[in-house]
Amino acid sequence: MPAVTYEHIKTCRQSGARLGKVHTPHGSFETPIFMPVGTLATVKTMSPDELVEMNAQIILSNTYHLWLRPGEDIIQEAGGLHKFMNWDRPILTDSGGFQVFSLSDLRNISEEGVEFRSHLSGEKLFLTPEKSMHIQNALGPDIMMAFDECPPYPAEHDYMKASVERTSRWAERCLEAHQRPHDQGLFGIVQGGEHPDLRRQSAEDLVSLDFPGYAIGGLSVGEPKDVMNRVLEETTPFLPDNKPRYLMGVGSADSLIDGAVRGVDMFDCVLPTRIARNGTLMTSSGRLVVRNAAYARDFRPLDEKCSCRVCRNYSRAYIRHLIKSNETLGLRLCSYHNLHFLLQLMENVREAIRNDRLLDFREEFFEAYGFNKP
Ligand SMILES: Nc1nc2c(CCc3ccccc3)c3nc[nH]c3cc2c(=O)[nH]1
Ligand SMILES: [Zn+2]
Repeated sequence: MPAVTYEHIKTCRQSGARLGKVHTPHGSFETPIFMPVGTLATVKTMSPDELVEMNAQIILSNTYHLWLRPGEDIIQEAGGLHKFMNWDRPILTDSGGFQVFSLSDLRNISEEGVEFRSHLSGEKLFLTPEKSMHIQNALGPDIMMAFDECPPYPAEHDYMKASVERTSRWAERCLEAHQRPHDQGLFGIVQGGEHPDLRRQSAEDLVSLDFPGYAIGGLSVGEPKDVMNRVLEETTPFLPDNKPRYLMGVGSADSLIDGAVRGVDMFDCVLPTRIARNGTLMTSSGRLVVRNAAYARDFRPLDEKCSCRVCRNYSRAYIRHLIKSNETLGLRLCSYHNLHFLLQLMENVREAIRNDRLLDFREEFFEAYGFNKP
């Protein structure tokens, strides 16, 4: 029995969206789903109890960061990431390649792997497909990602073709080096930038290796939203219907809906906790910057349509005061609400798929939130 399996429940008659379930050793989660990011083995300012309370069903963490600090050996001695951070639901970890490119300077990429300087100590390090697998096997997440190169956007066709072919060879090396296939599902990551022929080649290479799930990488790296949507339309047809599809690093509310419409099942992004840190909130009528003076005497909840614990108990005026005073509770309340907002959005997306009306829901949500329609 593979460690990770996908159960397709239905496809929305109004769009290409799928309703499904992913089964893992630490439990199942419904799809389409938003996965909170916990880079350093914590979803910033949230406790596991609060994540359970808002119905977070799976969280993400980062191989690159945990390798550098505290080190995968310490986490392995703790009994793995679940025990270390007291989270007993599914965990997914990224493979580290992307973080090397986004966090450290001095990096040399070769067939063997990537040489770079630690963004913490400055020491020279070397990350390879085998090393990434070793670290992820030690951390023990339910879903691991293959070691890939996410080229900068935009990238010339020639560079991208060579990069895709290397990423496919790295994916094969990851499968070879994977020590725990019975309890950790390894996902391949499709690359290819905005070149349809390369997206198809990357997808076909990876599908021939028969991974339990596939991520669509190389997006949410600065490309316009219409480019992302076109790349999704040019990639998903080459992925199997009976495996989960994970769009990495996405995203904002409109991108989550547009990704689901195009058959994506799993999403992640750091946005909810990142913008919460400066008091920016996602609400059903658009973004709200609670530190604005306009809210000094506004005793309404952040979002009158939100059922979360923060909106049921605190006012804009109070949260503005906390943020202005740099009080930690301010960060916590804003993070809680933003995470709940995206988790609730995906519950509403799943409900719309159940009722075959995701495009209607998209229309209503975009109208209320103030997104442009096309
Ligand atoms: N391995 C990989 N990761 C990506 C991430 C990080 C997602 C992530 C996973 C787990 C924890 C944190 C972040 C991207 N974020 C935005 N765009 C992204 C593209 C890629 C990509 O092409 N490959
Ligand atoms: Zn709320």
